[in-house]
Parts: sequence; structure tokens; C-alpha cells
Amino acid sequence: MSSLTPFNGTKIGSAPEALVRHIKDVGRPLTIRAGQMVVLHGARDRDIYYIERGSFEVALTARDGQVIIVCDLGPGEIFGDLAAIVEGPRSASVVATDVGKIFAISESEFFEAVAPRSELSFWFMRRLAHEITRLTEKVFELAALSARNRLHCELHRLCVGLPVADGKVIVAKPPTHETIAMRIGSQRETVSREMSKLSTQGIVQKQRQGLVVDLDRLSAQVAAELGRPLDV
Ligand SMILES: Nc1ncnc2c1ncn2[C@@H]1O[C@@H]2COP(=O)(O)O[C@H]2[C@H]1O
Repeated sequence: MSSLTPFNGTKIGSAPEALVRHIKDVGRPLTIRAGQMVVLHGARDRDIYYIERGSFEVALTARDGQVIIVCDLGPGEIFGDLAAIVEGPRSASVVATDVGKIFAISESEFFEAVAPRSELSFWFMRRLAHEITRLTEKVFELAALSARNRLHCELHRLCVGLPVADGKVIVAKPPTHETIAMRIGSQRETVSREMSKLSTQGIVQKQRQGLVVDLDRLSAQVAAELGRPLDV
């Protein structure tokens, strides 16, 4: 899952070694092309997937066609587990944003590995708890913050884990304004307008290396808007 914090030197979302070995032993390798939909919102299939390479978006599409990106997934993470847990339909679509390689495993093969091993069950639980916490923050932002302030929070998240020099961070491959809009439940035009304002204020600067963000100033702004520091 996205927005990860370290756990024993690894990310919470990254599947433990023992589980990865099992998935690779019994799973089916699949080559994925950019734009391929691996999981369809509402479908009744139940396979669970491990990402070896590539990047994926978990997304929902509104009736008017607006796409809401719930989170981004990358190598080491799994997806497609929720339908199996609740024995229901797929909770969202999962679409590749790049070429990739994944392994598919049946729900029974997955849970046969996880259920008897407490360290794997605990990892699974902890990962879900982390996601609930992340979504709680998102719900708060959607209900309590303007699109402008949500953009500031999202920009702040893009900077997490990147090296800071002189209070500044370089986001090498920043998402497009359209993608940011889909993540914060807004419109591309709004994101573009607010990015221009941030640029005028010197908080972001588009440079050859990427987007340079003045993290000190952005953090202070986000903390003022939220009334507390952003817990990413
Ligand atoms: N909020 C979320 N955070 C992370 N992953 C999610 C979220 N919602 C759905 N997914 C993933 O997207 C998958 C869609 O199919 P499933 O419901 O089987 O399982 C889901 C999860 O693996």
C-alpha cells in the first residue's frame, strides 16, 4: 500500500520474504503492459497478486467518468486481497501505469501460507491497520480541507523519504497535474492554478532535475492548515 513507513528496515506494504518465496513458488508469473487493467471494480474473481516489477494505481471511476485514485502500488506489494477477505466483489480497479511483472496466486494458496504463520498474519493485519489510518487521514482531508489545502498535503506526501538539502527536496518524476487531481478528488485546472501560486511564492520550482519543493515552508503551511503536522 502507498504512503509507507519503515518497519524493521522494510516498508509495511512490502510482503515478507517467506510470503514472497511462497507466492513465487506456487504463483503464475504474468507480464503486464502499461494501461492494463488487472483487477476490475465489482468483478467476482479472487486471485491475489504480488508485484515483482512495475507500478499500479488503485482507482474508482464515478458515473461522470471522473477517476479517483485511492493509492499507488509498487514492487514488493500485494493487491487483490480484500475481495478474498470479505468474500465479496473487487473493491476497486487496479491498473498498471507502466510495464511490469506480477505473480497471481489463488486465495486458498495465499491464506494457506499466511494463516498458520503468526509473523505473516501479523504483517497482514498491520498492513491493513496502516491503510485504515491512511484512509482516515484522507477522509478528514476531503471533509475538512479545501482542494488547495489538500494539494499542499499531497505535495508534502510526495516529498516523504526523499533526501532534504537546505530544507529543499527534489521530486524527480512528479505526477502530472491530472494525476494529482485524481488523488485529491479535484480538477486538473484547480491543481494547475494552485501550483502556479506555489511557484510564485517560491515553494515549488520546476527545474531540469524535477520539481524542487521548499519542504520547510510547505510543512509549515500544511501544519497551519491542518492545525497539526501532517502524519504521513
Ligand atoms: N484503500 C486502499 N488501499 C490500498 N489498496 C486498496 C485500497 N482499496 C482497494 N485496494 C486494493 O485494490 C484491490 C481491488 O481488489 P480487491 O478488493 O480484491 O483488493 C483490493 C486491494 O488490494
